[in-house]
Amino acid sequence: MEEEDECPELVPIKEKHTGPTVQIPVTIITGYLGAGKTTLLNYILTEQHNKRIAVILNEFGEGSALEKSLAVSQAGELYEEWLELRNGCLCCSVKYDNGLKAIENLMEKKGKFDYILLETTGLADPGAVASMFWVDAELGSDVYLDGIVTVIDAKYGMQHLTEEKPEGLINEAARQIALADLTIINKTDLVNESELVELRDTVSIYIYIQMKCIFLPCRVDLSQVLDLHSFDISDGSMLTITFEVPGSVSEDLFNIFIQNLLWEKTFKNEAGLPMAVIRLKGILSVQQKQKKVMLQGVHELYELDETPEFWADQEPRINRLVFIGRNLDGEILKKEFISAMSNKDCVE
Ligand SMILES: Nc1nc2c(ncn2[C@@H]2O[C@H](COP(=O)(O)OP(=O)(O)OP(=O)(O)O)[C@@H](O)[C@H]2O)c(=O)[nH]1
Ligand SMILES: [Zn+2]
Repeated sequence: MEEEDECPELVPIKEKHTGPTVQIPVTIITGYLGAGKTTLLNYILTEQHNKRIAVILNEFGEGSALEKSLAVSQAGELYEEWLELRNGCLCCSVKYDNGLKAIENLMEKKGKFDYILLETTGLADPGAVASMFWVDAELGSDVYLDGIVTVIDAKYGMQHLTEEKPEGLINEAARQIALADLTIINKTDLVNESELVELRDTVSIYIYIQMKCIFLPCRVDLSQVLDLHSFDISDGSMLTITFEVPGSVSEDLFNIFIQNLLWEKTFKNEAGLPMAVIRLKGILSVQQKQKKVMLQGVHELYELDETPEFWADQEPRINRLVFIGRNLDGEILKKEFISAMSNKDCVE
């Protein structure tokens, strides 16, 4: 009930000193309209966390006290203005385009925080939000993506998930769950046990790794939500494989290959274990394109972007790919790649 929501107190912003350079984790909180994202945020802020947390809302919603109090005090105007909440936490709203910039500006002005929580709008594709963090990963950004937390409405979640979309449109709810490192089913007080079980079973179809469910309202153990290190690649079971294949690839066939690898988990190593990619990068030579194409990806998310760099006249066209993850086998993956690319239009 909105009326009962407590307004966070707004206090004047104090000047803080900038500390040494430590990378700040960012947790993306996503979920369908009204699922309970702000409720989770408020909960995290009021819990004893001993962290200086910055909250970022990518747009003002209709719903919660947090959003309303901001909307009122800001009159929906300047998006990069920051407000200090209780516990030394900060809050602001940014647009995706200047998200990372806004965070960096803020840290320059206000000193570092320990943690950033980013609430997306209900219809957002969290992949687009997440991608803003990996672009700068190589450039030594001040922030890193810790995890994507998806809040699901126990009462309407099923309806959102199974809703048929017109051709060519993605189901946002399904996408938000597919990309989640952690899913939280909320509003469990509004459904009975069997409805809950049914939703949990359905949700599990969309989760490829690290499926965990915890329930709200309840005491969420913050250690289950924050500092997930979902995108860390420093543990021992991680392998890095690279390969090069000469020729130019069809963009369509490449997309199919990558989706089979990342989403369908079609490719297995010699032990029969599905290859799990956490990070992928590469430079591709794409048919009909004069410029080099860059591949970037994290977990199930990936992007192909044309770079400004042309293939030089004498330069041999080649595809260079790097995959980091578990159960990877370079030889097998290279063979799969070549066979996928030669499906129709040959890699010469
Ligand atoms: N019954 C019930 N209501 C809840 C629960 N959690 C949140 N709500 C209510 O659901 C409504 C939406 O919650 P929010 O936290 O604002 O959801 P949101 O995902 O941030 O919403 P948007 O930002 O507008 O997409 C509010 O009226 C909450 O009070 C719950 O566990 N049970
Ligand atoms: Zn919200």
